[in-house]
Amino acid sequence: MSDIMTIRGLTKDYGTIRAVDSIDFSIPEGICFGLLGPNGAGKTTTIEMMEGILTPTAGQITFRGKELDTRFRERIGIQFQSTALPEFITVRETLELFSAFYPNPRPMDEVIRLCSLEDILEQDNRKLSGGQRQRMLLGLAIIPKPEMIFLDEPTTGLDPQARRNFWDLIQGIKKEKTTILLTTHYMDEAQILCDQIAIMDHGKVLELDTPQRLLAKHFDGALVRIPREGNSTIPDRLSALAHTEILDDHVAITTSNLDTTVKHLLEAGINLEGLSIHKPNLEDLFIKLTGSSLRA
Ligand SMILES: Nc1ncnc2c1ncn2[C@@H]1O[C@H](COP(=O)(O)OP(=O)(O)OP(=O)(O)O)[C@@H](O)[C@H]1O
Repeated sequence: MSDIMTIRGLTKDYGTIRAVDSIDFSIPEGICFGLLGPNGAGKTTTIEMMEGILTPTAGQITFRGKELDTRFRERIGIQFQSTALPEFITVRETLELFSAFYPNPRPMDEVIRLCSLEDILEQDNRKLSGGQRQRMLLGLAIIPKPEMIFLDEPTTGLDPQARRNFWDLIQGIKKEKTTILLTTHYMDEAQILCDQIAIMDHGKVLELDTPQRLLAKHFDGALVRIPREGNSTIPDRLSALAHTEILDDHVAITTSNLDTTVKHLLEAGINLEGLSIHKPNLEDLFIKLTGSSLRA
């Protein structure tokens, strides 16, 4: 699989603020690549440089091995976080209007099918719900038959059902062999949709790999969490069995020997009220890497 996009030493300063701090990664063709991080991590700034909208302070971006040029914009699709839609016209009319901008647009019935727009075609843009609006914006992004699409937090603010519906659409578009760059606050979303993820915070990439490999690298076995209050001293003998970290509001114990770990906690008189045990997920990884949960 060849790389469709590569960034090297990418940096962006806004005055004295370094929003993106010399990051590097490559995106293999045909995958869904997730850029994850809390508010202010630098995701939007990164994606906007990759889209050719923002000029980097330093660094290099290549698309299929070549630096971004004016033709590059014709080969990508962008779904912006907030886009002003023309008012007083319907979804169908909006799709027709946008299709007219391109010499070789995707057939309308394909756009409607891929983005599940059948039910809202005659609806006025002003009357769309959050989920319907996102479906429509995705439709606009795929009209030019892009080789790669950029989705900047497309499900922020949607209810759980609308988010899940949107995930189905993204999976459908991925099957059409379009490369996807997705930014999101939601770790469950990334775990389901993304083949590779980069976790960003404070303008830097903290980790980059497949979700499975990142979890295997950082967690061995189950994750036991106990509230921090009254539990900051963990028995010494646990350290041989488990990896223990004291975080903001809880103590996290990763262990491949659950029975013995819980037994030792009980013997040491640790307060087990509020204890939880689960298989580690990306949310846990994020907390481990940054010391706090996503500030969504
Ligand atoms: N136009 C701007 N001028 C000055 N500072 C900016 C500008 N845009 C972003 N920043 C700052 O750069 C940093 C990164 O912001 P960015 O919007 O890229 O983060 P993000 O990860 O996309 O956050 P969010 O999830 O809230 O969209 C933040 O500290 C932000 O305040």
